[in-house]
Amino acid sequence: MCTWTAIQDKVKLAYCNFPHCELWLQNLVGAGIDTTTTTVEWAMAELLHNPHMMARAKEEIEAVVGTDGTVEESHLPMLHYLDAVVREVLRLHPVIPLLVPHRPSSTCTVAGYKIPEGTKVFINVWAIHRDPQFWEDALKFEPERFLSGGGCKVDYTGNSFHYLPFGAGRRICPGVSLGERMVKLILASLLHRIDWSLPDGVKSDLSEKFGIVMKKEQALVALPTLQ
Ligand code: HEM
Repeated sequence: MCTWTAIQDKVKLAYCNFPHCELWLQNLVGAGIDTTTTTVEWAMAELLHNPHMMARAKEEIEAVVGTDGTVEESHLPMLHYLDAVVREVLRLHPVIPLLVPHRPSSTCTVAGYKIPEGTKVFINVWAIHRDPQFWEDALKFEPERFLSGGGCKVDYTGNSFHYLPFGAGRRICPGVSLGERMVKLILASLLHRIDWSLPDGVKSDLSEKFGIVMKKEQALVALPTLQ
């Protein structure tokens, strides 16, 4: 029989105690939920702010999924515009703007600066993603830059140092593929056969509230209408 005590015993055998595992699971769930939901909220806010992009994303989803079906994971590789929207949302609104603090395990030199071993280092991904040295019209929300022909060939592996929404290196987000898929699946399901609008008198607002996870200053309120 599988009881908590039996699980605890097995876990102890694996040189790890139960509180450790509980914290580890809490971290995993915590790190996975806020990041994913905040990215979806930013995506909806940007699409409501740019109705022609919302229309293009909806058109693509309807062409791939049809009018009757529901969005499935197997549809995602065919949703190229949606993919570009998500990449652009993660560029302009990276949910963990300073990544998590890192410490070099030995003294190193980066771009001429000596970083002593153990120094706490924050990487300002928010600023890197808006740096005009790397991005044309850096402050403009423009998913097209990530479509083929748009000129931006970046992925989520952390190898393009000007695009690091999931971090890089040994401590890169371990939930990259789950997170990416969840965001696209939720977004496509929200857009499929549902029209969205802002409540009467509410203006589109993209102000940010700085934090470990960077959210919208005002939570997004949007009204759904079934097609
Ligand atoms: C859109 C979704 C997500 C984004 C944008 C995101 C982004 C990030 C970033 C930027 C980091 C810090 C990496 C670094 O400092 O180099 C991180 C760490 C982490 N993420 Fe995610 N994440 C997402 C989804 C998820 C999901 C779904 C999970 C798990 C199910 C997850 C689990 C973690 C964990 C455990 C860490 C800490 C890794 C470590 O310190 O070694 N994330 N994430």
